[in-house]
Amino acid sequence: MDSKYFISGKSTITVPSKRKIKLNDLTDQKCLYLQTKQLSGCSIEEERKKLPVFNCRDRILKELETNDTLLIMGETGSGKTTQIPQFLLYSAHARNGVIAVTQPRRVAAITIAKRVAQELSTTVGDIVGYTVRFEDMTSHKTRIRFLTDGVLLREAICDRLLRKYSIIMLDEAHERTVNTDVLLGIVKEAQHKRCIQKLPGLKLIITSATMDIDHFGKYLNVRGMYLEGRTHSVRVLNTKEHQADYMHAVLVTVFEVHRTTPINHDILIFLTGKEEIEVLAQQIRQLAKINSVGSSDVRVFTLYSQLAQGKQLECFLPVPLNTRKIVIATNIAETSITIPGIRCVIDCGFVKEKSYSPTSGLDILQTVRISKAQAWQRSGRAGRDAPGTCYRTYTKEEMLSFENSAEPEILRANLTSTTLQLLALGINIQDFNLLDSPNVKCISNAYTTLENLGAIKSAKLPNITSLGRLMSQFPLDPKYSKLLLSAPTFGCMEEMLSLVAVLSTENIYVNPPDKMELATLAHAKFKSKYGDHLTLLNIYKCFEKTEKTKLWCHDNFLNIRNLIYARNVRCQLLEISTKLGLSFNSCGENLDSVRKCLITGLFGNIAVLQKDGEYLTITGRHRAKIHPSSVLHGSYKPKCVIFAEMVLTGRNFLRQVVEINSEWVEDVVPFIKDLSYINIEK
Ligand SMILES: Nc1ncnc2c1ncn2[C@@H]1O[C@H](COP(=O)(O)OP(=O)(O)OP(=O)(O)O)[C@@H](O)[C@H]1O
Repeated sequence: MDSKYFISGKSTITVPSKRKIKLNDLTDQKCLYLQTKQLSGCSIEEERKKLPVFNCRDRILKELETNDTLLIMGETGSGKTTQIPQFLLYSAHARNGVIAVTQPRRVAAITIAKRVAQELSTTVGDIVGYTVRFEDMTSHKTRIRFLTDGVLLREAICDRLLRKYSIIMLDEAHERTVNTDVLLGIVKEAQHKRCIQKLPGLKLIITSATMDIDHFGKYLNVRGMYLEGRTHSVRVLNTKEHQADYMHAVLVTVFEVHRTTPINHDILIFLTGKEEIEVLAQQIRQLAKINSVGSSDVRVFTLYSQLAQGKQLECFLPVPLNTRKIVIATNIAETSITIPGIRCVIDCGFVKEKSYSPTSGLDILQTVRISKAQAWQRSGRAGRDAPGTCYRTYTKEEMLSFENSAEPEILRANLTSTTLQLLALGINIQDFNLLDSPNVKCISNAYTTLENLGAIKSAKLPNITSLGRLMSQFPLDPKYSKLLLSAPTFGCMEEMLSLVAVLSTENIYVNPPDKMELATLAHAKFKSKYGDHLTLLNIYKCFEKTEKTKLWCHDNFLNIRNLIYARNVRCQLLEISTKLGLSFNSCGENLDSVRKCLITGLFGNIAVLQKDGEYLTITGRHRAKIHPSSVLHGSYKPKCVIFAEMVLTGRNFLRQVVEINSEWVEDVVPFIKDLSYINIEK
């Protein structure tokens, strides 16, 4: 494709080899919100007082005196997440314990904690702190603790009554993550038990801008409370016509906005995933050089879950004057967070959603339309600190066919991990009163997997075993906890700790597009002929032996931040393993033990080579190829492999693959009865 994109004429951007999109294809539709005063230029204290929620302080505190549970609905950006915990801080309700505020995503928990600490003129870790998986920024002084819903659920395993807390606020309840849904039931039960046992009370507050308040109200047996007041106006524009290529439509819109709006109006773009985001970031950077507007500059940031945490937080920092910040994100930026400076949102209208297929037993990642609630949340990001505009690259008519809200995760997720956590709490998921009951087949699949992992005695009589209890102590998927618990028997605990830590980390490879060959050459030094897992282990071992890690990572095209993160995760896993009394041993150079041990947890992810060169998976009997990013991609095709994940797109690919001997499978996991087809190629 011709790389010379350019701006031509007054209202048209032409992208050679593609059709033209005119600016007036984007027609002004209607205002979503009433416009109020602009807040910029005020001190933080003045800004806080102007937030709509500020006027509702007394009402909220009064309601809490007579009710143990509050269901609060208020506009996005009205101040629910940042202000309500501060109202509670010095109230009588908070005297007996910490205030917990859950978020579905770690980036939200971290950035909101920073903002609230700033508003209270303190530092994170003092009165205000956060806890996300593998990172705790709290102290004995912490009174308001932002944490992911997963972390709070894990804490409930140690203390089902959540005695540490006086108030629990479950924020962004409309997202309906499995963890928040389960927590609703757990906190309700804790309230009840604390009351019976005459322990200090526990208040529960559920907040959202777009939840189905009737459904929640019925389940909790409370009435909803609406917080009136709106923040800044957001002008919403839809395309006049259907856009077959939304990436193109987004690109055109970016440059039109860049050309026509003041340079301090930053842009937030919603796309579906890492690949799309990186492609668009590259295109914008290249085009910005050619199409510079006056002496202005653009800075492009990306924000998606696989990005290292430090990188994720970069877009929250201010950029120099005369520079426009452009953030390209997945739905990770859809709720809760405020990226300072954003005045324009461009929404592609799609999201990548993970769902579990109960028939095939596999997780599938697919791109689907967002819901109306998600579209509202996305547009809301444009009006956080001033009035803004949201460009939707889909028509108003198209939006009519969107669902009102996304399907609750509990109805489409793999429930193995949640089922085990609940069993550790003494709860059988089948008998637990949830907001929506999960699919029966998903539950029975979860039980079968847990039985095969040795976490429960039988899928028919799901009693947790002592191994299952140990598994629930690790903040990991049960498959990976099992690897750590089996490793001492295989004599490879040191190696498995390192491997599980690296697998819990985002990509450690750096592959700059302009230095691809050099990077491939550097990575080849660590290659294990058996596959990706042992290659990762080689890298981690060398990293630990190296003194000048920064230089070494640079020379070897490896991501130092992610490797340091892996080291930190390893320390924490080691700490838990020590507490559980696991023995530490190393297999040295005999890495066959590591490969054998992998079968104990990942037996569901075995695939066998077929005559035509493709692989057949043991679970779901899918045909797939080895992903090009694997070190096993190429001419040599092992007969039997274990993979970390299967990506189901147009073509199926196995990611992170390692060779195993088919004979080992019967020894290690004899309960897998139907192994006949493993020997097809013999
Ligand atoms: N990190 C931040 N930097 C600057 N301003 C912020 C930050 N976080 C919040 N704010 C300001 O506080 C306002 C209220 O944010 P808050 O997250 O409390 O709203 P909310 O009602 O919880 O929104 P949502 O429903 O979208 O989560 C924002 O609109 C913004 O003006």
